Amino acid sequence: MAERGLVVSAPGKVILHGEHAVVHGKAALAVALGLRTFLCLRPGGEGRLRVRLPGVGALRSWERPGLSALRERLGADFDESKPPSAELLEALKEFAGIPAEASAPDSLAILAFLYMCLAISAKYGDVPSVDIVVWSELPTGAGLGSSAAYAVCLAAALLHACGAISCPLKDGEITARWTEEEMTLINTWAFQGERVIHGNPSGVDNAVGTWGGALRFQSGEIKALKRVPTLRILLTNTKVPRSTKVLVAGVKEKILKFPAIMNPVLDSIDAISQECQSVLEAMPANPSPEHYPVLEELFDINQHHLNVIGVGHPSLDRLCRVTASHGLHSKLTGAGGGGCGITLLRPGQCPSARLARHGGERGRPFLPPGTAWLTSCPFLPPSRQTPPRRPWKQPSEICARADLSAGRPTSGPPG
Ligand SMILES: Nc1ncnc2c1ncn2[C@@H]1O[C@H](COP(=O)(O)OP(=O)(O)OP(=O)(O)O)[C@@H](O)[C@H]1O
Ligand SMILES: C[C@@](O)(CCO)CC(=O)[O-]
Ligand SMILES: [Mg+2]
Repeated sequence: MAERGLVVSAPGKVILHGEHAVVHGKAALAVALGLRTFLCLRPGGEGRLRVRLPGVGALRSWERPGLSALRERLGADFDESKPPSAELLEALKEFAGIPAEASAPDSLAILAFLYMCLAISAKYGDVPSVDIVVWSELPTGAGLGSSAAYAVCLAAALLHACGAISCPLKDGEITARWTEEEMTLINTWAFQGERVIHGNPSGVDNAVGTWGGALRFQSGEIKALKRVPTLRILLTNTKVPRSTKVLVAGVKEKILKFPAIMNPVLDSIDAISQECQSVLEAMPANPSPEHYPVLEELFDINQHHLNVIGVGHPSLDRLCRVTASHGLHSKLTGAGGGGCGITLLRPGQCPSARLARHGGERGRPFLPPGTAWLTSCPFLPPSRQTPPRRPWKQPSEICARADLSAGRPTSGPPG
C-alpha cells in the first residue's frame, strides 16, 4: 500500500424510478450525484487497525492479531456470492460489543467494516494493518445512497490494502480509476457491505456508486443509459430519519400479505421506469419545456404507487403539495419514509428561493435553509460532463486519489 496512503471517493445517487420495485426484480433508473463520500486509507501503526467514522460518531481500533484470531475462530464461509449469515453477523456484533438488535448508524457502519475487513482478508491474505477515516458530503439515511457510497469506498480500500486490486494512480497523476474487472470486484464486495446494512438490497445503489453516470438496473443487470439529457433536479431533504432496511422489509411483508394487490403495483412501477427511459433517450441533449409533461406525469404516478406500497410520509406529501402549488412535480427518492424528495425542474425554472420564501402552508417557508439544493443529474457520459469542482477525472464514479495531505479535497477529512 502506498506509504502516503490513498483517498478513495464514491458518489451518492438519485433513483428516478424503480425504488423498492427493483428489490423484487423490476427495472430502476438511477443516476450518480455530485455529492460524494471519501475514505482516506493509510498504513496502520504497530499492527493495529483503526477506523474513524465521524459521520456516524464512531471511532474503533483493534489489534491485528486479535482480528486474525477472530477470523480463524469463526472459520466462516466468507463467500461474497452469498449473504452474510445471521450467525456470523451475531458473532461479529458480540466481538464488537454491538447489541444484537442494534440498528444505530454507528453500529451498522462498524459491523459492515468488520465483516468486509475479515471477509476480504480471508479471501486475499492477512488482516491488513490500516488507519481509515471516512467523511461524506451525503446526508446519512436520506435516500441518497450514503450506505452504498460508504460500502463502495470500504470495498475499494480493503481490496487494495489486501493486494486484490492495484493502486490505479500512476506517477504524477492526481486521480485515476480502476479497470473494469477491478470495478466489478469492488461492486461485488460493496454489495456485501450493503447486505450488512440494508438486509436485502437490490444492488442498484452500489452499482451507481461504483460506475457512476446514469444506469438502468434490473435483477443484477447493469446497463449504462444511452446518451440522455441532463435533467435539473431540486433535491429536498425532509430530514425525517428512517432506515432503508426497515422500509424494504415492510414492503416485502405487504407483498406477502396482499400479492394480488401489490404485484400489479410493482409491475406498474416497472412500466414507469421503462417509459421514462424511452422518453429520456428520445429527448434532445438540451430539451425544451414541451418535453417535460410526460416525465412530470410519471413522477406523479410513481409517487402515488410508492404511497400505496407504504413508503410515503407526511413530510413527502407536503413536499409534493407545496411544489405542485408552484406547478412542479416531485416524488420521493431512495427508500422513502422521509429522507429526500426530488422535484423535476424544467429549463429555466429555479424556484428554490421562491419556494423557501413563499412555499409551505400558512406562509411558513417549507424548505428550511440548507435542506434544499439544486443539483443536476449528469446523464451525459462522464467523459462529456463539465469538469468537476474537485480534481476528480471522472466526477461520478468511484475514483482513487493520492492522499495529498497538503492539498485535501475541498471537503477534507475532519480533524
Ligand atoms: N459517512 C458514513 N460513515 C459511516 N457510515 C455511513 C456513512 N454514510 C452512511 N453510513 C451507514 O449507512 C447507513 C444509512 O444507510 P441507509 O441505507 O439506511 O440510508 P441511505 O443509504 O442514505 O439511503 P438509501 O439506501 O435509501 O439510498 C447509516 O446508518 C450508516 O450505518
Ligand atoms: C429502496 C431501494 O430500492 C433503494 C434504496 O436506495 C433498496 C434497494 O434497491 O436496495
Ligand atoms: Mg442505503
